[in-house]
Amino acid sequence: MTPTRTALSVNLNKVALVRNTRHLGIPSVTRAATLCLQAGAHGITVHPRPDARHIRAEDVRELSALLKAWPGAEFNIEGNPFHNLMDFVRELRPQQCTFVPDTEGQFTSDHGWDLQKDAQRVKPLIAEAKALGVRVSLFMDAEARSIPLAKAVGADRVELYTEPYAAAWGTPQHAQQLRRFAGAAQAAHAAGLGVNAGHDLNRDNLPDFLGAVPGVLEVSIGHALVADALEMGYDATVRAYLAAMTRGPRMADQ
Ligand SMILES: CC(=O)[C@@H](O)[C@H](O)COP(=O)(O)O
Ligand SMILES: NCC(=O)COP(=O)(O)O
Repeated sequence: MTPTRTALSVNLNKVALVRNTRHLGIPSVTRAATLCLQAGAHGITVHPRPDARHIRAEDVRELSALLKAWPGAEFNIEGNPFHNLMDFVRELRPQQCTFVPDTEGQFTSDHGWDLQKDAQRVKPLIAEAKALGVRVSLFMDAEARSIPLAKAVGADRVELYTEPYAAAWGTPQHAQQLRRFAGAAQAAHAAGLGVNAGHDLNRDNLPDFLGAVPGVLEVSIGHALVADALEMGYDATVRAYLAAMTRGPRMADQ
């Protein structure tokens, strides 16, 4: 298989989280986006939760304007389409939206869609987003047999929920998790779906993941990347992640 060039979309939720603890507007989410894009990031992701604990509606609008003026950059808005996501999709028409089945007030995303249950509910919303010219990705657990359902409901891509891999990285379960994610990606490709991945990815666990899981088109990374940026700055951090994404696997053969 020809190696895939994986895009890095930086999730800026945690920049907004710090900003929201004062009324001073710092750190600036749009400034962070600018610095990440200048360093070579391919896009920006946000997950505006209904409780606005971090990204607020105004952030989404400002980032949309910034990204529309940035040649080639991709804006990915994540959220639950039965809560607030579709309002942003209709108003701003980002390049991509990612449907995530979170409850309101959820601590963080921790599972993918159960399409046996939700297929009929998500189908018209996927069709609506696609009619607006917005690519639709569905946040999914890495279960190979569930993945083809994402194609059946009309999605363009799946985003594999990588926390179980991240938690297993460097443990005896590492290789088994890599096989599981590789199988899910293969099932997606066989169904005609593109593959994204995200949640708890970091500089250490990325090379093995991208070395073992075929054809990942995009990773969205926020928490660990912003934590690294507190120490190294955005420019060095984004460059380090881009380098990690092209480094060969270190543990995939174990
Ligand atoms: C879908 C996903 O994995 C991310 O959106 C993640 O949930 C980030 O959200 P928080 O930054 O609110 O944890
Ligand atoms: N879709 C995953 C994402 O945007 C970032 O997740 P995390 O790196 O903050 O865990």
